[in-house]
This record gives sequence, structure tokens and C-alpha cells, in this order.
Amino acid sequence: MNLIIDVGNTRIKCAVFNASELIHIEIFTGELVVFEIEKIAKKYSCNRAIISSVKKIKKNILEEINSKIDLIALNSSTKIPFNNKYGTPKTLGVDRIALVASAVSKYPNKNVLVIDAGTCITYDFVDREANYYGGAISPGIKMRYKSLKHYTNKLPELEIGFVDSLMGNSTNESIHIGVTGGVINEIDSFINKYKEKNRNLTIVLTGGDVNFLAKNVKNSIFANPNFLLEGLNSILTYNI
Ligand SMILES: Nc1ncnc2c1ncn2[C@@H]1O[C@H](COP(=O)(O)OP(=O)(O)O)[C@@H](O)[C@H]1O
Ligand SMILES: CC(C)(COP(=O)(O)O)[C@@H](O)C(=O)NCCC(=O)O
Ligand SMILES: [K+]
Repeated sequence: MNLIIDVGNTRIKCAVFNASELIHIEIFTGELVVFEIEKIAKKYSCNRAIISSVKKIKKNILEEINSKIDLIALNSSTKIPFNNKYGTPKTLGVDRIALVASAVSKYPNKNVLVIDAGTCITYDFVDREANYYGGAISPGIKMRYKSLKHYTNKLPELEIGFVDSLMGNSTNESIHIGVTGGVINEIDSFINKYKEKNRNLTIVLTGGDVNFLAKNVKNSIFANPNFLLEGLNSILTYNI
């Protein structure tokens, strides 16, 4: 059994895979708690693990997990199943490495655009020869709602909502159209531009806001909330 840990900027996802099948998932907020990880590893008899973290994790925490279970901490030197041509590979988010690994393992010999709508929205393109060059990073949905309150005197922080209109007729409608309408336009517009350059394009949407976005994005996409976890599992298997 493989134990997979994805530490994002908002949430920690912990999953168990039996070969390539996801059999258990738990989501945590706050700090990484070794005890919680150990509990899952023990319950499912996991014999190896991989962790990807976009946040700094104390070395002793990694050592503690590694003392219980054989652990790979994903970084820029880990062996990966694609050609990383990012200009600054050392600063590339390890979550983005996992997303691209997932794309090449699930869709070999395809051009793939992966969109991860989490704390930030990341766009990552990998071509049919498994060459990865990069993509884009923009603020996530929650971050956009929060920032309107944070940087103004009068705007409230709203919960995520969708208003199917171009013209907001109230403060709340105007904010929803600007934030979620804006994100949907951004995503569709990026997809259309990638499609113009790449005739056959597979598009994957993932991240905490995937369900909300999949309903509203116009392009046809594969929605998969576990795409990053599956990518980490494929990197773990690739490194055995
Ligand atoms: N229970 C939740 N707690 C926090 N954010 C959530 C929750 N459910 C959905 N979301 C949405 O998920 C996004 C964060 O996605 P996630 O994939 O967890 O981020 P990250 O991988 O960066 O930690 C936020 O923008 C928020 O709108
Ligand atoms: C862009 C990110 C903050 C996204 O993090 P997330 O939304 O998944 O929490 C993360 O991939 C990151 O820290 N990247 C480093 C910069 C780069 O990828 O070039
Ligand atoms: K992201």
C-alpha cells in the first residue's frame, strides 16, 4: 500500500493507494500532524510513502515520518517521468511536478493542459513528447474574495457564488461576477489560446474548487479532484 501526502497552502490531503487504485482519502487543515499520518499508515499497512509540500516542513517532521515508513520527499532532484524544461526548475512548485507527472502517466503521447484551482490557480502544459515548459499562476477563488475585503474599505468578503449575468445589479452580484465570472473567463480564455496552438489538447481540471468550476467552464474538460494525488502515486511507483 502506498501512502500519499499532499501539503497545499490551504489543505493537506492524505491518501492510500493499492497499486494505482485510490482506496482512502482524508483531508486536514492546519499543520501536518505526524500522529495522524502514522495512524493512516498503520491502519492500511502502508509500506512506502511520498510527500509533496508547497510549504516549508521542519526536517525533524520528515525524519519522524521516515523513521516509521520509507518516505520520498518530492523535490527538484526526484526522478520524474517527463522532461522538465522550466527555466527555474529549483523554484518550480512540487505540486506542479506532481500534476505534470499525473498528466504524462494518464495521457501518454498527448498534449495536456492541467489546471489546478486551489489556493492559487496553476496552469501547466506538457506536450505529447513529455516536454514540460511551464504555464501560469494566478490568485485562487478564495484568495480573490478575501483580497477584495482586505484591500478596500467597503467591500464585504463573500462566500463563493455564481451569478449568470454580465452586469451585476448589486454589490454582491458585482463581486460574484467579477470573481467567479472572472475566473471562469480566465480559464476558458487560457484553454482557447492553448487549443489554438495545439490541435489535440486534453484538458484536466482539479483542485479544491474543481466541482464549482467544472459546472461553469464552457470548454469540455476532465474534472478529477484526485489528479495530484494520483500523480504523486505515479512518481512513487516510478522511483521503486
Ligand atoms: N473545506 C474547505 N476548506 C477550504 N477551502 C475549500 C474547502 N472546500 C473547498 N475549498 C476551496 O478549495 C480551494 C483550496 O483548494 P485546495 O486544493 O485545498 O488548495 P491547496 O492545494 O492549495 O491547499 C479554496 O479556494 C476554496 O475555495
Ligand atoms: C503556485 C503555488 C503557490 C500553488 O500552490 P497551491 O495553490 O497548490 O497551494 C505553488 O505551486 C508554488 O509555490 N510554486 C512555486 C513557484 C513556481 O511554481 O514557479
Ligand atoms: K494550485
